[in-house]
Amino acid sequence: MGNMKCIKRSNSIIILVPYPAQGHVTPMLKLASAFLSHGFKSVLVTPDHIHNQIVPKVEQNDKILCMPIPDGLDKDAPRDFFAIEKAMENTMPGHLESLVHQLDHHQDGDQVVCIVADLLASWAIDVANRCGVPSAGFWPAMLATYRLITAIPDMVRTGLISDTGFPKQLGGVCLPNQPMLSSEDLPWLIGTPASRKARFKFWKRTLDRSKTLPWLLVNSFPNEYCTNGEQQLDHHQLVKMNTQAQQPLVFPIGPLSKHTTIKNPSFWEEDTSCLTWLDKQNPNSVIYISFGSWVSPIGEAKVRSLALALEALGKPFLWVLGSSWLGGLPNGYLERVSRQGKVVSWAPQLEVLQHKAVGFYLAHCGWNSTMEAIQCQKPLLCYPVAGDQFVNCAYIVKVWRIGVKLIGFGQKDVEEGLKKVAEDAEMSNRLRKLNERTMGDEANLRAVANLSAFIDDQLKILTLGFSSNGVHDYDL
Ligand SMILES: O=c1ccn([C@@H]2O[C@H](COP(=O)(O)OP(=O)(O)O[C@H]3O[C@H](CO)[C@@H](O)[C@H](O)[C@H]3O)[C@@H](O)[C@H]2O)c(=O)[nH]1
Repeated sequence: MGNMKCIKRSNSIIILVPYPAQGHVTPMLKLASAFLSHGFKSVLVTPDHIHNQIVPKVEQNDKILCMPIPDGLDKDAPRDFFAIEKAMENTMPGHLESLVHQLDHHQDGDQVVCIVADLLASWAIDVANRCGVPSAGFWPAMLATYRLITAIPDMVRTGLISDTGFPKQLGGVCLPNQPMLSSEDLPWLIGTPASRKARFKFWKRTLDRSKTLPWLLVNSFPNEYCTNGEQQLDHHQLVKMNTQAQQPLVFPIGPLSKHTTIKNPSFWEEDTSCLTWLDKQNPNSVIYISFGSWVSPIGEAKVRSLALALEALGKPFLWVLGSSWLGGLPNGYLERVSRQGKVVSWAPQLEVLQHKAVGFYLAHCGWNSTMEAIQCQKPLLCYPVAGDQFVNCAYIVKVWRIGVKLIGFGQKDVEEGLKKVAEDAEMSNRLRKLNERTMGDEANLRAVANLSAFIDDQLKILTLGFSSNGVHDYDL
């Protein structure tokens, strides 16, 4: 806005707009904290109901400014994907625009220099364009999933999917440097045909808007499609790949989950009694089960089946089950398993995964949970449910080989999964190596360098104007 030249970092405001869900707000907050440590002012914008939940946890120990905007939905109305989409397209843009004007030049010399928009909240890119503020995209998951979304036009052109996103051929989807996916695993194929069509439209709109972005910050690490050490593209090949690609320039700055300077801003109260319960269990004995925060209930029959399988196995388990899933438990179940297992509505997940008693993690393969499993070096039993989780699962099982996929929740299925993990003596080694490769000292330095490269490029654009799109030899 106005003349962007010669702005001091301490006067430069970066506005961050996450998609309003836990798995998006948490990494965005960590990114806000990283900008703060580079000398910028960070402002995190979320709808009122999320703002009220996270603000007491954030502002106590951080200088990140959290600002609420209304989403226009009734306080108790269900906030499903489509209700949120409507709010994001119709209500939130006007409020963000006012906020940008309010913050810009509010204090002496302050200027909004960038809006970082979660690509699932791509409406914020339009707001940035209207306000004349540069915008950067934020991709909260694997780069591989973003590449899958950007391959949509090619998939339509080659007849793999229809122009409304439905698979036209049975079998697999194979993209360069990606594991094979089933055509049913595409991220928009969720729910009824009408819902699939609407989600596909959502992704096409996201893609259209992201085409104008100069930069994309990705909450992942370089060389995703690599086992440990094999098939590593060297640095120069990667730089070439990135600079040959059209906009946006990709900066892998993750995984942000490892930034522990800022506590997870849980939307719900964490039940810490599970930690004392874990203290009483044998090392590596407990199965931890959680399906994240943003997955629709998998259905009562599946919950019941898993409940009975766990009971029959007789192994200790800790299960995060929200109220809308509890209905699937058989009558009297909680009393029956009270010595064997513990069920909580929300856990302090990172502390749970760090606990020595936890030996296995049965997960939906949400990206943050996947990274936390790698951070704590716990093997995964994968049960992907929706969206990017199938892509993540393919990497966990086929590329990194740090987990196995469960085909169902029968006793045999779970037993088989546990057996495969136990019999794979090398799995813990692979976990350790992947942990080092993605979160070790070298990886941390590279992530910091990549964020600095983005900042340098962004500042260059601020001082030279929008037309610049320089090529840099930064470390991917
Ligand atoms: O009892 C719990 C359960 C979860 N978590 C935390 O909640 C986050 C969950 O994130 P994630 O694993 O990414 O799952 P979702 O919240 O379901 O995330 C949505 O967003 C992710 C990022 O785009 C996608 O990868 C997922 O598929 C999508 O469901 C993690 O940080 C967990 O530590 C807790 O703190 N306590």
